[in-house]
Amino acid sequence: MQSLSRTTALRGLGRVHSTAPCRAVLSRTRLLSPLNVNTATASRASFATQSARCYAASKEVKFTADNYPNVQRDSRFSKLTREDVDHFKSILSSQSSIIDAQDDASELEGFNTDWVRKYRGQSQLVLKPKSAEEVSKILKYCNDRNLAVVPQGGNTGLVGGSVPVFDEIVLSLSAMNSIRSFDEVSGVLVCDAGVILESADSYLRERNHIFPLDLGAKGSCHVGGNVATNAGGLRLLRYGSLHGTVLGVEAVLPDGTILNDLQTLRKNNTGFDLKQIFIGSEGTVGVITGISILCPRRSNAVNTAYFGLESFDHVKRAFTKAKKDLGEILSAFELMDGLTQDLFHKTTGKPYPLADRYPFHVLIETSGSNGEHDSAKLEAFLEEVMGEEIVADGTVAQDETQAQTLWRWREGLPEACAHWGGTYKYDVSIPLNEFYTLIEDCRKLFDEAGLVGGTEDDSKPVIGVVGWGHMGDSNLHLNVPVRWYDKKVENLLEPWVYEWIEKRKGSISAEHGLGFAKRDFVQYSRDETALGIMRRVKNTFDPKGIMNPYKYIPMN
Ligand SMILES: O=C(O)CC[C@@H](O)C(=O)O
Ligand SMILES: [Zn+2]
Repeated sequence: MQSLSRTTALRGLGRVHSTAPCRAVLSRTRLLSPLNVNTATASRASFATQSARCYAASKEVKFTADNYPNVQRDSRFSKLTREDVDHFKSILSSQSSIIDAQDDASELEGFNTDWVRKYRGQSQLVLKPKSAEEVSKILKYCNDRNLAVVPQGGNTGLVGGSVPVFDEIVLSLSAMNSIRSFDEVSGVLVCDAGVILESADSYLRERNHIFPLDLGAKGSCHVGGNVATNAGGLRLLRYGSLHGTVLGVEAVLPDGTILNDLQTLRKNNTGFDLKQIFIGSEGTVGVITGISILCPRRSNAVNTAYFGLESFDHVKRAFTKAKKDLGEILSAFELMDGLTQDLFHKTTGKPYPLADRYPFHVLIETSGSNGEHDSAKLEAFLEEVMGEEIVADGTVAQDETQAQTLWRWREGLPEACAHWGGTYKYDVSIPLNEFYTLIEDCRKLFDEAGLVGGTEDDSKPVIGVVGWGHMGDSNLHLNVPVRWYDKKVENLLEPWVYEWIEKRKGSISAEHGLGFAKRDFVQYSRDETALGIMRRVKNTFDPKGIMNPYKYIPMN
């Protein structure tokens, strides 16, 4: 990163021109065969299951059933027997498709533990079916036997939604990882649910398209999990949500019915749009086994810039101007406060991208098809925001490597926060005029309570109160990194955060979903009528309640 152009690079018009933005930030290309794409090792595992295992091994975190104080195991569910395990063995085509606690309990650790190390279940069995038919046989059996199931993708979720609460069987989609088809004319990709997001994106990039979703966990998360949780990510501002880009799903219902709704049409006005029930359903109504998705053409001119700003007011002015001046080529506008950058700096040892550290930093990306046009637009924008002193300092990536380095200062934040032990996470939507006030108010709360020790004082649980997010989508990530999970901290945050959000008519979950963490708070964003309808939908698909129980919405 030493080679990055530094602070003075954008000061004064001449220098802005002399640091014309890079032509293109191209793909992290890798040659992948069209089938079993995950066999090409995903390059990054930002918050991979593997990292969760590492963290769990290196830090002592006290997981017990106390992590789920408000729930009891549902007595309607049967306990797993050896006959059940034998039956699953007879259903599945390969012996490697079963991880049985009787054989090796330690193998189950990564499937039972969530990425933030806050939730841990006690599943005794992981099943890895290879086809929708195998999923169907498993679910039909579980439904008949009243065995509860938690579907799991890459296990990168942040709300405890993809790990068991008690002894639910883990149904992992990791062995379903083939690309089924790609049509270069329409840009429609059809693939298995267990394809890793980065693998899908690399496959598409070789064909001049991209996956319309990008997020820090791309090296581990599965596209099926992305759809099941309606993941948002870094470029929703440009490509829209999965509710718009997903064209169809293949899903298996709890009674074993296979819904083949893998449409590749953009327009199909023939009744209820069934795929929408599964998008964002978090495994509560069935298991998504395949998706079809509309993938945009890859932009051949991508620019990445990183700014320092003195106040949130300056950030708002920069955002308004970026939308106005950059218009349709603006593909990301990401906010990181000063403390986030300090934590990233401290945990990685990397030098700050700018000579000074500012109270706020913003990462802007443009993606377009005409390099000269985009560079000219970005230069004009830079001249104005520097000239009007909206931006205090900044740098523009000159090549793909520099762009990736700048993105690390943004994408590496979940890991930087988890570094000391754990982190309390709140993923919220807030109208932009009060966007950052949540962080300021939360800091006051913690300062008054005397619980903050910073990175040095290890007698106190809290490292600090930090904020970052997809400002372009009004989506803020409030994080309270801690040395240990502590009830005093949690009681200060909840329901305070949710009440704060409700008063501003925001949403208590912008993109991470409800999972276990928010199921008891959903009423702060949805009223009783809406919740009643959701319960009816759930009961229609899953009358025995075996799919991902204890999560999402309270059922009574
Ligand atoms: O860790 C978080 O709080 C947010 C994770 C992810 O949604 C991000 O945008 O970095
Ligand atoms: Zn996010």
